[in-house]
Parts: sequence; C-alpha cells; structure tokens
Amino acid sequence: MSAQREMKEKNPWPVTIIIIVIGVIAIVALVTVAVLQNMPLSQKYKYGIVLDAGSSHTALYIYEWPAEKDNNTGRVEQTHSCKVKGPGISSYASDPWKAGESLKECMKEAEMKVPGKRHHETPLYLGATAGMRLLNMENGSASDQVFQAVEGALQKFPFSFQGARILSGQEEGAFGWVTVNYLDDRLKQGLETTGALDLGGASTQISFVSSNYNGSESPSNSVTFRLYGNNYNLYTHSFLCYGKDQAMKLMLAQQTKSGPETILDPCFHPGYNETKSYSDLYNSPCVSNRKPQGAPATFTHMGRGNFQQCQEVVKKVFDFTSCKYSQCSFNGVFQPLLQGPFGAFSAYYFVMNFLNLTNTSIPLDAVRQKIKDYCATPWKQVMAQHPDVKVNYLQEYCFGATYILTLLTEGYNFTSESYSNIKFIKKIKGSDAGWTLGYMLNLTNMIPAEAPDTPPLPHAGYVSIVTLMAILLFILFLVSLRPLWRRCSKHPRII
Ligand SMILES: Nc1ccn([C@@H]2O[C@H](COP(=O)(O)OP(=O)(O)OP(=O)(O)O)[C@@H](O)[C@H]2O)c(=O)n1
Repeated sequence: MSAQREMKEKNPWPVTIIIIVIGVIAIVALVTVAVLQNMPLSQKYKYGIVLDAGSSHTALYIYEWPAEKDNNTGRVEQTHSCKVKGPGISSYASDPWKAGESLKECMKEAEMKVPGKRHHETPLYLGATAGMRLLNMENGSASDQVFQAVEGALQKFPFSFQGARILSGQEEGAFGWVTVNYLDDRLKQGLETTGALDLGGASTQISFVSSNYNGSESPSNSVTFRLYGNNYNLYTHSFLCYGKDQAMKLMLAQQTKSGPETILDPCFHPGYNETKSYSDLYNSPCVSNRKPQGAPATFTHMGRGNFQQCQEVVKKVFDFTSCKYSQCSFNGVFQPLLQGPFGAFSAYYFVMNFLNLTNTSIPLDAVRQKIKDYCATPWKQVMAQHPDVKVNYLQEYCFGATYILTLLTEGYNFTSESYSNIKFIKKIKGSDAGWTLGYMLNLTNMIPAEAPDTPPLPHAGYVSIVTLMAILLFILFLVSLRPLWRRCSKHPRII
C-alpha cells in the first residue's frame, strides 16, 4: 500500500500533461485574441450621392466606402451612375418645375441602390456648372426658380439633402484635379500629380501643378491644398463659353457676322444641310451681344468638310493678341509652363473616343490627317456608317475634334511631344473622371490634411508574429521542464 503511494507521488506524468494542456490552451487563447482583436469589422458601407447638373445634361453618381474608413484614402468608389433624361436644368428656365421633375427617375433609382437603413444618413448634393452660371448671368430670378424647383424635388427623397448650388469655375477645375489624383492614389502616396483637362458643354477647365507657379503671378488662378501631409499649389482656370457647345456658337457667330441666309461651314460634313434659327444660335450670353442687326429669322447651315479651313475659323474664337503676364494661354489668361502627365475627360474623351484617337502615341500629324479625312466624309456616308449614334452628337464630331486639337495646341500650348503626356480617359478604376467625387470628398472631410496614422504592421503580420512568439515561449517552457522529463523517462521503481 505504502509502496504504491510512493510510486504515485514520484510519477510526474500527470503534472506534465496538465502543464502541456494549459500551455496549449494559453497559446490557442493568445492567438484567438490576436486574430479577433485585429479582424476588420464586418464590412458596413456608407454612401454619398452627387448630382452633376451640367449645361447639356444632369448625371447622378452614388459613391460607397467602408464605414470605418471615413478618414482614409483610395477607398471611395462609384457604385452607380444615372443619366437624367432630357437637357440640363438650365434649359428649363421657362418651365422651372420641369427641372425638378426631370431628376425624379434617377433619384428613385438611387433609393433602390442605397440600402434603406442608410438613406437618412446619406448626404445628397447638387452642383451646377457652366449652364447655370450662364443662366444666372443672364437672368438671376430664372436661375433662382430653377434651384427652388430642384431643391423642392430633392427634399422629397429620404436622403440627407445638403443643398444645391452653382460651383465656381475654379471649384470645378480643382475638384476635377482632386478626383483624378485621388483615384490614381497619387495624393496619399505623395507622388507627382496628374493635371486635369475637362471639356464640358459650356466651359472648359485646365488644372495642374507646375514647379514654375507658386501663385504669386495671377493669384486668382491659384488653389492651395494640404492633403495627407503634402502641400499643393494648383494652377487652375475655367474658360466660360469655351465648352464644346458654346465654342461652336462662337465659331458659328464668326461665320454669321453679316447675317447671311446661307453659310458653307468647313466644320460640318459635305452634304450637311439644315435650316437653323438665328435666335437659337444667339440665345446665350456667350454670343448674344454679337447678333447681327437685321438678320433674317433663319439661315441654311451647309457643310463643306474642310479641316484646314475649319481650323482657321476655330482659331478665330481665341484671342491671342494680349497678355500682361510672363506667358498666357489665350484671352489674356496667365498659364505657367505645362508640366507632367494630364488626364483629359468629358467631351475630350467622347470626341476622341468616337474617332478612335484616344491613343496619344499617334503622332499629331497623323491625328490631323485622320480628322481631315473624317471631316471630308460626306454626311450621308457618316450617318450610314453610324446608325446607332445620336445625330445631334454625330454632326458635331468634325468640329469637336478640330476644336479639341486647336484648344490643346494653340490654346494651352501642347506640342507634338507634350501631346503624348495626355491620356484621354472616361473612368479611373471604375469611377467617372469629373469634379463630383472631389466635391464630395471635400464636403465630407474625407481627405485629411495630415497623413493618417497607419498601424506598424498589417493584420496578417501581427497575427503571425504573435503565433510565432507564443510557440517559441511554449517550447522554451517545455525545455525548462527537462529535469522532469529525465525523471519521467526512468522506470518507476516499486520497492
Ligand atoms: N456621347 C457623347 C456625349 C456628349 N457629347 C458632348 O459632350 C459635351 C458635354 O460634356 P459634359 O461633360 O456632359 O458637359 P456638361 O456637364 O453638360 O457641361 P458643363 O460642364 O460645361 O456644364 C456636349 O458638347 C455633348 O455634345 C458627345 O460629344 N458625345
């Protein structure tokens, strides 16, 4: 009996097993805590909606980002877009309530796309650009009525409506630049930025960072930002009336100065023949003061399809005569030396994409030749070759391409070499290039001035290190129990 008790007391196995079990439980607990503690929270998303009320049309964009990453970058994505049917809101000046009505279809779509429980916290913004800038200049009360109508319509939806307003040209340029560089992940990483070229229907913007511009010459073109710990001194300018549609009015005004009944327009295809009204042509503040006295009610617009002559007429819409600065683009507007890559979007993309000219490694002379051939193509043939393209767009691609080339090379001074620095783009990583994303990021304070603190290790690295340390500690512990092992390995003596 006493010999058995002694054997039990001297046998260390049960103690060793208990220690091993506790050790294993401790390791499992440690690793589990490390994994759970560092696990990303279950993905909840937040949403933001921006309506781009442009001169030619309105578009709605829905953005989405992980809820816990409000203050971080590169995570906001466009998840949905909706093109509002009909013209831009400025076209409803004589029927303002229709401007509000026109938005309802896309807004209903947004109600379906954003999860119901997020509706009330989802900010909704409407920003109007050059079409409303022009209407506001022309008729302030009509512009106010259009805003009242759209605000009334938008307030009826369950989102958190943050107001409708006209963006300045400077804001439009700067937010377009923010969008492009945010989507390219250039801001967070502090990389060289990309310039932004935006061609709308009524205005056009150029924005870029140039090392020879610090804002002292022509301060009205300067916008400064501090983003993720980096300072940016952006040059930006918006040319009102130099969007594609208004520039075409300027070009047609050149050709109808004397109030003729017929014009033979080099920027339209041969065989193109339409009767147009003088009052429609001269209905915008960009040209209204040039309307010829005693002109007939209509004129016949005929096409000639001559690229060189078109270039000559288009050049005349720019004023290159005066510049009080060290250097100018046109109309006496200061512009520093072009620098770095550029992204060109909106109508730049629509037109160049239609003509298969988005590849800027094609030499400029070859681009000119292609546009020349296209302009010379008879209108009937163009229509037959593109039955799916809206005639309103189709008839303007010869002018559009000639205008784009003239604006870039003569207006902004891109050369045969620097032309290849331009990329014609529609989307970047699934989000449309344009001012809307930059506008929302700014209003929701989603780009911090200082670089956000990042954890020293990624989640997987943290878990691996904790696991490794725990195993090493356990092995060390087992090794420290060696005296016990030796005793265990000897057969218990039964005396
Ligand atoms: N498939 C398309 C779509 C649009 N356009 C042209 O692109 C211009 C409109 O560009 P957009 O960026 O939509 O301009 P808006 O926002 O309407 O104008 P703005 O910014 O000046 O207010 C218009 O001239 C339109 O004719 C085109 O040529 N082909």
